[in-house]
Amino acid sequence: MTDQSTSEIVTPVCELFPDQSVLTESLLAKKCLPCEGGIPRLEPAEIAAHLLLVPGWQVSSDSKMISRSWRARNFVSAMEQLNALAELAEAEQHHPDLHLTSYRHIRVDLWTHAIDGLSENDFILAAKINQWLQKQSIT
Ligand SMILES: C[C@H](O)[C@H](O)[C@H]1CNC2=NC(N)=NC(=O)C2=N1
Repeated sequence: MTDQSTSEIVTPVCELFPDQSVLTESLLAKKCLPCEGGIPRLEPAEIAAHLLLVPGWQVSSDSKMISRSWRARNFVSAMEQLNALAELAEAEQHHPDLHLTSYRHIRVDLWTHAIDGLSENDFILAAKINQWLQKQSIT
C-alpha cells in the first residue's frame, strides 16, 4: 500500500502484527533473563510495538517504565493480589514496584533497574501479570 502524499510504502500495523495474540503468547512462553546491565534500553518504537501485546499497560513520558492500575474489592483482597504478584515476580526474578493507595487501589510499575529503562523482561512480566489478572477475572 502506498501513501499518496509521501509515496512511501506504508505498512498497516495489522500486517506488522498479523496476530497479536500469537505474539503475546510468545512473550508468555519466555522467562525473564537475569539482568545486571550491559544491554540497551528498548527504543520508543520497540516499546510501542511491545505495548500492543500487553493491553492495559501505559508507558511513562520518559519511556523508562510501564504501569498498570486497577481497583481491588477491598483492602484484604488488594493485599492478597499484591502477594500473588510478588510470587509471580519472584518466580521470574524480575521485580515490579508495587503501590497500594486509598486501601484498594493498586498500581504496578515495571522497569529494569540495571539499565534504568525498559527491557523485554518488563513486557514478559507484564504479559504474565495480564494472564494472571484474566484468570482472576480482576480486570
Ligand atoms: C540477577 C537478577 O536478574 C537481577 O538482580 C534482577 C533482580 N530483579 C530485577 N528487577 C527489576 N525490575 N530490574 C532489574 O534490573 C532486576 N534485576
